[in-house]
Amino acid sequence: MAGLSEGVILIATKNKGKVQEFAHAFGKLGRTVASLNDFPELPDIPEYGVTFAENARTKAKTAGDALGVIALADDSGLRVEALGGAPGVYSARYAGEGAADSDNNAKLLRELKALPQADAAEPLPDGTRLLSRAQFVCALALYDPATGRYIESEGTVDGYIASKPRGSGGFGYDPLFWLPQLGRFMAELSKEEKQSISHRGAALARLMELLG
Ligand SMILES: O=c1nc[nH]c2c1ncn2[C@H]1C[C@H](O)[C@@H](COP(=O)(O)OP(=O)(O)OP(=O)(O)O)O1
Ligand SMILES: [Mg+2]
Repeated sequence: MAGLSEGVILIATKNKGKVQEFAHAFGKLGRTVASLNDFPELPDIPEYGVTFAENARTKAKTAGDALGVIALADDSGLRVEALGGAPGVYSARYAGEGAADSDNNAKLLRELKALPQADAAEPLPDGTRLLSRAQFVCALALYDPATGRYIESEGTVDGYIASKPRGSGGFGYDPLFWLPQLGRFMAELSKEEKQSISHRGAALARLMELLG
C-alpha cells in the first residue's frame, strides 16, 4: 500500500471537486492534500448515517484507521425547502446509486418543476426562475486514529435553486445554486470566492478556530 508523506493532509473523500477545494484552502497554508483516489485499494465507505455529521465521522474513522493517519472527512449536501429538505444526506445518490452530477441536477429540476407551488422569489433579469429556497450543508470530521477522537464542525450557505444552470466552476449542484447576496451562481465563483462564502469554507474556518 502506498504510504502518505509527512505533512500531507488526508482528505477522506473520492470527490474530485471537494479535493480541489481542500487543496486550494490548504495550499494557502503551505500544505498539500491526498485523497482516497490515491488509495484505490481501500474499499468504498458506506454512508448509512441519517445526519451529515454521522457520515463525516464514519468516513474519517474508516480512512484514518485503515491508513493509520489523521483524516479529514466532508459529508455535505443540499436541502431544498420546497422538497421538505430533500435530497439532504441523499444528495450524491438523488438520481440513484452512482448517479452523475448531471443526473442529480436533472432530477432536482424535474421534481421542482412538477410542484404546484409558486416560485420562491421574482425571476432573474433574464427570466430564469427561482424555484425554491435551498441550503448547502457541510459537516467536517477530523479523526485521529492514535486517540480515537474527533474534532467536528459544520457550515451552511443559503440560496435559491434556479430553473436553468449557469457557470462552469465548482461541482455538484453549483450550476443551479443562486446566491442572492452576490447576485451570482455558485458555479460562477472562483475557488477563492467559493471558499469565502460556501458551506465548506465556513465549516473549514470553524474547524481551524477549534484547532486554534
Ligand atoms: O459545494 C458543493 N457544491 C455543489 N454540490 C455539492 C457541494 N457540496 C456537496 N455537494 C453535493 C454533491 C453531492 O451530490 C453531495 C455530496 O455527497 P457526499 O457523500 O458528501 O460526497 P461524495 O459522495 O461526492 O464524495 P465522498 O463521500 O467520497 O466525500 O452534495
Ligand atoms: Mg459520498
